[in-house]
Amino acid sequence: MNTNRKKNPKPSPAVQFSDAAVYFLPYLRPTELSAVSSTSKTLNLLSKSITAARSSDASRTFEKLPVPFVISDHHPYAYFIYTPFQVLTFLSDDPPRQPWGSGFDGRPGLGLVGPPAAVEGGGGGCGCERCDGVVCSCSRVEVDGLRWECGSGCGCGSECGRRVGQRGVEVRLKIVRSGRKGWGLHAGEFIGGGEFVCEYAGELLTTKEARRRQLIYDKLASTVKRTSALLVVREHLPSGNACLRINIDATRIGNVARFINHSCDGGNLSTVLVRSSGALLPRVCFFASRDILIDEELTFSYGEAGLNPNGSKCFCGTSCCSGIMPSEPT
Ligand SMILES: C[S@@+](CC[C@H](N)C(=O)[O-])C[C@H]1O[C@@H](n2cnc3c(N)ncnc32)[C@H](O)[C@@H]1O
Repeated sequence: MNTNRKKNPKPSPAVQFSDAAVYFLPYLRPTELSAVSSTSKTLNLLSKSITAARSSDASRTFEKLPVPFVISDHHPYAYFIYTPFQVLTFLSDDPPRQPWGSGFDGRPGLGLVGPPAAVEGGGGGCGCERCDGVVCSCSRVEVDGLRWECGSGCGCGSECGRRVGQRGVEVRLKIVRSGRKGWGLHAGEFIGGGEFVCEYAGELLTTKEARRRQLIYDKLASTVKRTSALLVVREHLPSGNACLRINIDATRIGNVARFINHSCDGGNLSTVLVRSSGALLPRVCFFASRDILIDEELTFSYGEAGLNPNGSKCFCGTSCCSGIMPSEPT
């Protein structure tokens, strides 16, 4: 019997560090990742595989379908924290870290405001297959006062054909880089007119905070050409005397909608405010305003163009382009 069996040698500190790296590298920001990757061959390989994962799905698996970046020149992906829903604002200037490749497990985290909670007991007779002829506690969710969707009580479950606006992105999308507009959201497949495309998700801000950030973004745009994604939507209340201002900033924390560029002709998306009876604020949703062909860029109008003669240049390329991007007066 051989009693001289060799024990497994203890891994060297370098190997131990590389083993641990797989856990912390996915949390690093691009500049940190690139700094770490230059320290050893192993870390370089690991960083490359993380970069490849980041380029292959901007949604970090939060959406049902991956949303790839179509890589061009030196821009493999854009870094931001992904949220499929509106989030309550982070007052800190340093948003939390989020690993790439962490699928959404359905539990609201990061201060998420989930999809609209339907109010129990409302609705009835929604006409869905499994609700027909029975008392339905569907709790309708109103879409812009004209259309409506089924609520969480619908007998068909979340797959109900009348709940598309609550399920996240279900059409194939991709993010393509163009020389003058930066990244843009494109159709990865044919999208029929009227189909739900996505919600505009990001940080919900007070108007005071939105104004503070807008000043910073305007400065960054004119100095270092940094893009921002702060959307301001005004909803005229039924009284006609008041207006609700909704500020959603998707610059640091947002979803695929943060890549939708402006078009002076109104583009191919219409903005619809979806209000659920249980929610304080409506959600801003995009529907295809006409049939959209595969590869076509998805665009909408950011607002009235040309109001600010010092605004940034518009490169929408449409025949009615005013040459200047619409900008929100602060
Ligand atoms: C919501 S982001 C859209 C995504 C952005 N292109 C990016 O690379 O992240 C808005 C920014 O995109 C750029 N942009 C959008 N539409 C544009 C247009 N028609 N012409 C020029 N730049 C545009 C502007 O820098 C604007 O501040």
